[in-house]
Amino acid sequence: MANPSGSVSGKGPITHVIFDMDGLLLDTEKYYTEVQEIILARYNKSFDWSLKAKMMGKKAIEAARVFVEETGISDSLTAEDFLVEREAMLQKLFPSSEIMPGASRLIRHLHAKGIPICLATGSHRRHFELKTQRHGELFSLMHHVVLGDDPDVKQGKPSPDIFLAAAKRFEGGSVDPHKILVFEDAPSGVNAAKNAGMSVVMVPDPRLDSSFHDAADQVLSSLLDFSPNDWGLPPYEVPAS
Ligand SMILES: O=P(O)(O)OC[C@H](O)CO
Ligand SMILES: [Mg+2]
Repeated sequence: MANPSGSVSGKGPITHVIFDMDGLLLDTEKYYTEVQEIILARYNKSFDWSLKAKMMGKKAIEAARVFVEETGISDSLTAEDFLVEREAMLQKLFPSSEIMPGASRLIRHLHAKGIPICLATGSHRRHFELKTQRHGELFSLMHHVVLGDDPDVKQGKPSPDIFLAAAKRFEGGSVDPHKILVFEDAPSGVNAAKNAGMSVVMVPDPRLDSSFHDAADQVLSSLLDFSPNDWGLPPYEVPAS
């Protein structure tokens, strides 16, 4: 369970790490929010964080169904048409994606220490390429990448599919889930990691209701606050600047 002090008892040792992408490594959730606000305004409705919490982390079509059903606009706009409509706007925004604070330092540290790391994102290939086009060198440090349109990902988060697929693709084959630490920002992602039997550090947006924190093993305000030795991982040699 989450511990407000940030310390983690009885966890680890961790040997492998899986990173979520949107809202965790990249500041891209704001783009989805912006576009969804624009679309809902047309129906005189507003987008709020209780709806955001239900959509974030999911595969595009799964999130789209939640969007049109929860807002009551499904008679006017199908999930498929919603995806078509938001696509042009997202394609303009994604190439500007920025790295979240602390993400580069943590990825580079774990890679330098020989800890196998990978990415597991609900994003499909086309969006992944747009979002990471300015960050290729950093993402190349991932041993592998599992995307939302991967054939092994039958169902999006909170299904464990994506994290189990990611665990299988490390060097030497399937890694014991108990030795894997997942970093996530979304309620669906935290639940997917727990459903896969893994430990999870949540770095939620401050606007997300704190009741969603309870499922995580550790909750941090920023990746800058992560202390690798809490999890039996090699410590940073110099404090964050
Ligand atoms: O948070 P991610 O990286 O799994 O991405 C999921 C969607 O693309 C955005 O919520
Ligand atoms: Mg995310």
